[in-house]
Amino acid sequence: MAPNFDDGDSVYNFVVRDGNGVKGMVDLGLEKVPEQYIQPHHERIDKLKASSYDRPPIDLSMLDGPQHSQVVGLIAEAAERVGFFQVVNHRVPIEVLESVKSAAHEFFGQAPEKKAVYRKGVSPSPYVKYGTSFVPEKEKALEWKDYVSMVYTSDGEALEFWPNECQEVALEYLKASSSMVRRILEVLMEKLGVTLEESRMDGFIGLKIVNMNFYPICPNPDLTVGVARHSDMGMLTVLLQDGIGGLYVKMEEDITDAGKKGEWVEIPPIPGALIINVGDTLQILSNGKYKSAEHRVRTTSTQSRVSIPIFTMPRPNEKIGPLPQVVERDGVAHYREFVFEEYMNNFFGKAHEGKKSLDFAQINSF
Ligand SMILES: O=C(O)CCC(=O)C(=O)O
Ligand SMILES: [Fe+2]
Repeated sequence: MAPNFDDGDSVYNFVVRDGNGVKGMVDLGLEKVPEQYIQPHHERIDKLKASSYDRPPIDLSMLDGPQHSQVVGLIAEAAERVGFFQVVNHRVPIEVLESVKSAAHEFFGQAPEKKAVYRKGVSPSPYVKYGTSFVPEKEKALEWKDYVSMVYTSDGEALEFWPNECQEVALEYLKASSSMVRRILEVLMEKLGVTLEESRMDGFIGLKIVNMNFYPICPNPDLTVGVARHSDMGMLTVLLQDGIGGLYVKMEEDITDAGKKGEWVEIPPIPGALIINVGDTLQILSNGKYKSAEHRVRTTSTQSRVSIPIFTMPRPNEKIGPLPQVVERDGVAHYREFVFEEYMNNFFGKAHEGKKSLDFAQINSF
């Protein structure tokens, strides 16, 4: 029996509590979005107003050739000024990218009860969580998104605990992407004038999480968001999006060939490319030189969209703060020291609100 969505509690209970997700609700044949999903005017995304980020993707194979230093320059400049860039020739096989998108469709295409077993608090697996929106219990307006989150500890545990529909390919995607993340971080550290011991680098990206995001068709894309404004909390995020589009990044400053400060610019889907974005932790370690990017996702009324981010971040017990060499050079630390777990708790304790997550660590305003 289709529930009656006339009162707020029934939407929440059906979608969030019982694990039917936004997809379960859409599959009932909605003509308009329930009230809980309607964003205040200033958070809505006007598709017609946004321009597209038209910088070509960075060719990572050129890091090994005579143009090494130009490519290093492009990566560092993008990390400093936008916090987002796309890469090609990243050594993650294109077949893996295609398979991981299909696996996401397969996972979310299952009956609600198959997915709902992985709900928070009931999941049989300590490393898998299925849910909807970001922190529904804290949000004024819910996000039009379902997700499954898989924490990587080891290959063995991934194969034991991750959902069968996607474990193998998600693991392959994670492993191939991890080498790329390390390479890009080495480049960014080099540009920062910092040499990190291998074990330190391991600590900074010791926690890896693969998410599969599913954005069902939405009857009112102008009133909703797929993901509200936020920055990611970790070091670097690798993001695979499909061909639908709808990912927007906010310009931190005026950039002639990209957009003006404060403008929302769409990151266009490029077949075979991966998106890299800077997270709060890298902004903090670099004492503000590299910028975590504020981004958000629009919904669409034509086709459901999937995206598959890999979040790389420090292990929870890792001590984080601006790197000493950088502070010495800058003469001042813009962020305080903390244990990463505290940052995570703060991040997941509030609804998305742009780059407010960084307030937790900030000591001086620029
Ligand atoms: O779906 C996307 O393109 C982005 C998703 C995202 O920002 C996130 O999961 O943190
Ligand atoms: Fe994100």
